[in-house]
Amino acid sequence: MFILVNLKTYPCDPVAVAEAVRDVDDGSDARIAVAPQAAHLERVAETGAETWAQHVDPIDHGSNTGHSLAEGVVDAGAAGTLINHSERRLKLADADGAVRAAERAGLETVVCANNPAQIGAAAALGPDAVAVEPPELIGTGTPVSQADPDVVEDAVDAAANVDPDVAVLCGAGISTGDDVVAAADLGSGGVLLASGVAKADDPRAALEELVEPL
Ligand SMILES: O=C(CO)COP(=O)(O)O
Repeated sequence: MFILVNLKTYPCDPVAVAEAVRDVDDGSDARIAVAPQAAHLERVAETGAETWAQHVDPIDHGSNTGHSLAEGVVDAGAAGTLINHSERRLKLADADGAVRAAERAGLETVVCANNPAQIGAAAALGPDAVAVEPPELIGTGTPVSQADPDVVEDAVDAAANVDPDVAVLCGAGISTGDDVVAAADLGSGGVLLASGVAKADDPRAALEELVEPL
């Protein structure tokens, strides 16, 4: 299972979380990566943890003030990027452009979608993976795998209908090892989560608990 920990803009210590991600990844069969704020990418990548950007823009080198260039996040140490997170939504054409920019720079891509209907469109952009995250469950602590298992199964089917090689992650409310196992049982190849680790009193313990049943 791929566990991608999105730190959003939570006021956690990104380096401490990244060191925990690195160590727990080393000691488990799961693949764990961390997506800090853009300003923290370099310090996080220096820990040796697999580091992802939260977003890249559909741009190339040039006159693009305030944008995030795919090559720039690679220079900072990122190996992959989220695209079209529910908190950083893009028009379809811009999501497409962001996937192309990420590919150009050699970044792995996860395109996010709110529901299974959007997953088909996300998969059609040709990313490495898609992630279904119902916005109403994000940050609630109620796991999508429990609250709405059909969302995960339908997303897996929708992606497979477009491209069986596109992996499907799920997210929203995931915080325990049981949630990760439930996601896997529904056909998900990984989970995307944030508050369960970033807001935990002890992020390292939260990560250890997540991978414990795997
Ligand atoms: O948006 C998410 C991950 O990108 C999910 O957030 P929570 O894990 O806090 O529900």
